[in-house]
Amino acid sequence: MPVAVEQPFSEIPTLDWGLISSGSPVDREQFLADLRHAIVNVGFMYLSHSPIPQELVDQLVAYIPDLFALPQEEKKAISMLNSPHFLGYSVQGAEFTRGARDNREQFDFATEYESPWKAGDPDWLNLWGQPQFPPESLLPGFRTTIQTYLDLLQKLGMDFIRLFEEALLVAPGQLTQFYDDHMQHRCKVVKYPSADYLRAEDGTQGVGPHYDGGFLTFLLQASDQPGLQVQNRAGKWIDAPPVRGTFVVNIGKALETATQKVAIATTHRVVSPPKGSGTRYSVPFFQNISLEAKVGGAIEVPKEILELKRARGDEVVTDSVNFSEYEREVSGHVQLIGRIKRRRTLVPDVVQADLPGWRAVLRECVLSA
Ligand SMILES: O=C(O)CCC(=O)C(=O)O
Ligand SMILES: [Fe+2]
Repeated sequence: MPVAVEQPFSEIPTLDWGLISSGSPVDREQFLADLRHAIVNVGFMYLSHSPIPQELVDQLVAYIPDLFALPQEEKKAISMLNSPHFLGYSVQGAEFTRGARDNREQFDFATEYESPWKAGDPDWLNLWGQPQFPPESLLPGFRTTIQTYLDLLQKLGMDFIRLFEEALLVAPGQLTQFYDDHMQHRCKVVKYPSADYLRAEDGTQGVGPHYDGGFLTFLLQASDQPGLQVQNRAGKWIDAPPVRGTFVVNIGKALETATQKVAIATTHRVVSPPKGSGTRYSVPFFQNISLEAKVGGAIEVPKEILELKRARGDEVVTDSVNFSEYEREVSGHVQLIGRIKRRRTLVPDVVQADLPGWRAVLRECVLSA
């Protein structure tokens, strides 16, 4: 099983989706070999020639400055504070990673979904629900554009997961079993202000070192400003600058757990743009798995693939908090805890607003803090 072992990695590999869309079996094998390397040794990859039309991406990117330029009262009207599903607008500095403030302003959007949650259900069942969008009159066409974008990424994500099954030699359906027929996937639209707009005490953390939680993240770097960095196994930060026409795809903790750590989730962070360098924008899309999925020990990984993991080794230097809850808890529970831990400032509001759900989880978080 040929896998280029370059440890620790010093650059992010690029996968060419053209090798899939060409329909040639030889190209497909090449793609799968590249994918296997990226999965086992890096956990991050650029994807070029994706099936997402560049015009749609450009259309979405063009909306972003106008989205953030909406009057503050319009942004507040769709605040995440109104949402038991953690969807909507968050002011600059509302989230924390490893106890330090993230310097970013953001909107959490998602595909349409009606929450089935009712009193007595587990809190995490309320994690998916109605997204909040700005009124059509203020940003005509934005909602349709982002929903079209989310739908296409949802499809690309599923195609990708099927290719993961092929690359890891597991039977078809072994990874797709973790999806419901009707899912909610989400994205953020993020603004990282440059240091010109930050106070000295804010620091330069755009978002602190972390793992992503779910299966796959598809990140669109929506401006020319660099800042994304990926941590290799030796603890060194490797730059992942924007490359037009590509997505950055990375593996989340749930997929790492489901594959017995053959696929690795890799720590990453964003450093705020330095003074004078302009605002950085990005749109990460987070591919969810079923809230009820339990991924720990659920699939059989063939010996020859486990051998690749053994050759790679398990030693890793990381600045992230390692969350191991996926081994035993359902995905919804793990995600809910992650959400609440990031949202310190939300907690008093939540208690005040008495939003449905999450009381038990809040208590658990406060007790474990
Ligand atoms: O904005 C970026 O480039 C990365 C954001 C990220 O890692 C996240 O939101 O999980
Ligand atoms: Fe991330």
